[in-house]
Formats: sequence, structure tokens, C-alpha cells
Amino acid sequence: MSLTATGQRILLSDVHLSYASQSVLRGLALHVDAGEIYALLGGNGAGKSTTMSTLLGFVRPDSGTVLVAGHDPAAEPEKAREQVAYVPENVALYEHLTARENAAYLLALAGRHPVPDAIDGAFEATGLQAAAWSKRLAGFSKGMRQKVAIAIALLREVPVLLLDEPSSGLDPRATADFNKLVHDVARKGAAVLMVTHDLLSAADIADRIGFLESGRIVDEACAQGEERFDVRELHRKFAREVAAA
Ligand SMILES: Nc1ncnc2c1ncn2[C@@H]1O[C@H](COP(=O)(O)OP(=O)(O)OP(=O)(O)O)[C@@H](O)[C@H]1O
Repeated sequence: MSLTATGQRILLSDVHLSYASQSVLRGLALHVDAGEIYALLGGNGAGKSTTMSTLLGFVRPDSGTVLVAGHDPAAEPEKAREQVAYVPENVALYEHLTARENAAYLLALAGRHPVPDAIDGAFEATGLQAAAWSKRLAGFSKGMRQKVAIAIALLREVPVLLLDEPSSGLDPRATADFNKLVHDVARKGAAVLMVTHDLLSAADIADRIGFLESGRIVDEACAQGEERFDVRELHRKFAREVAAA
């Protein structure tokens, strides 16, 4: 599937999931279309990571529909994961390999064999300094690691990008760079779902923001033209949802 295809890429509909006797997802419903960035905000324990695990096929919901690029991750985990690039909070790469070697190796595992120029082109697109391309990962900052991970995602041309707390631990400059990069990936047609506590980043790049409380979306805000979001209003909502949880 190409990054330019249109349509719904992530779908969660009336999803329920419990761990033992604890009900964690309780009728969760959201969708993300091609080219759209959806930020999922929620307090601790609201179910954000569980939502990600569900989309990655690590946990199976008790009921409801989950589709990633048309595949049910619990029933067809490999097919679903082929369509997804997942950037966890702390990107796991091979420390003793260079950035170029990491990209070539991880892409080969995914069945891709881009020419070296394509890898360099993807690094350039992410803003990773050229001096770092042939350096070992040991010593890379969190922001640099994220750029390597996003470059790999670009080269895989997957239609779905999942980001877990992408801005935690990044300074404001690195956050702004990362947000621009994610924005560019979405404008090429990927559906992006990010879970975050970072309201400002969400307001900066999301097209829609969903507030997750006790396993369901209790409020949703859409970007409105040039003004985008009313950050004060978002902050009030977020504080209210967290206090109510
Ligand atoms: N594997 C598991 N087994 C049992 N309970 C779990 C498991 N994973 C999560 N939970 C529980 O499910 C609830 C939701 O957890 P989850 O990690 O999805 O929330 P979160 O919104 O990502 O929270 P945080 O912001 O703190 O990371 C929590 O009460 C958590 O303790």
C-alpha cells in the first residue's frame, strides 16, 4: 500500500478490554484517516498504552473492532504490522551499528533493500546531521534516535505511524523538529496516531485531539483553520478529564 492512498487507516470501534477483573478499554471508538494526525491524550492509567498494544496486536480485545490498514491485528498480526511503523517512547536500535547500518539491517528484516542513497535521502529528510549517518548509535540523543526511526518508517512507506510519547525527554527545539517531521509524513498520506501527555505538541500538529478517560473517548477537539486549537480551553478540558478519572 502506498503513502498516497486515501481513506481510513486506523479504526477502533466499541472496543472493550479487561486485564483480569480490571476493565481498561470501555467502548473505545476512534478512527484516523490517511493524511491525518490524531493525538490521544489521557491521564495515567487512562488506557493509552493499552490502545497502542491493541493496534500492534500485542493484546486481543474482549469485543469490538480493531483494524489497521484493513487488517485485524489480533487475527493477522503479521499483516497488520507490515503496515505499521511504531516509534516507542525509547527507540530500540542496535548501539554498535551506525545509523546507516541500523537502517539497512532493520529494513532488510522488513523485506526492504533500499539503495544507500535512499537511506541517506531519508536521513536528510528527517534533519539528521550528515556527520551522524556513519556514526554508531551509542551516544545518539533521544531526538537523533527518533530521526533514525522515522527515516526507517519513511523508507518502509507504511500507511500507519504510531507514536508513543514522542516528545517526552526532548528539548523544545528537538520537539519542534520532530513535530515538523511528523507533519511532513502525514502530508505524504500516512495516518498518524500519537499518544501523549504533551498538550502543546498535540495542539501544534494534531488535526484532532481525543481525550481518553477510563478507556473511552470522552471529548474530541478538531483543528479549526488558522487558529487551530484554543490551548487554554484544551488545558482546562485535559485537567478536568484527569481530575475526573
Ligand atoms: N499487562 C497488564 N496487566 C495488567 N494490568 C495492566 C497491564 N497493562 C496495563 N494494565 C493496567 O491497565 C490500566 C491502563 O494502563 P495503560 O498503561 O494502558 O494506561 P496509560 O494511559 O498508558 O497510562 P500512563 O500514562 O501511566 O502510561 C492501568 O490501570 C494499568 O495498571
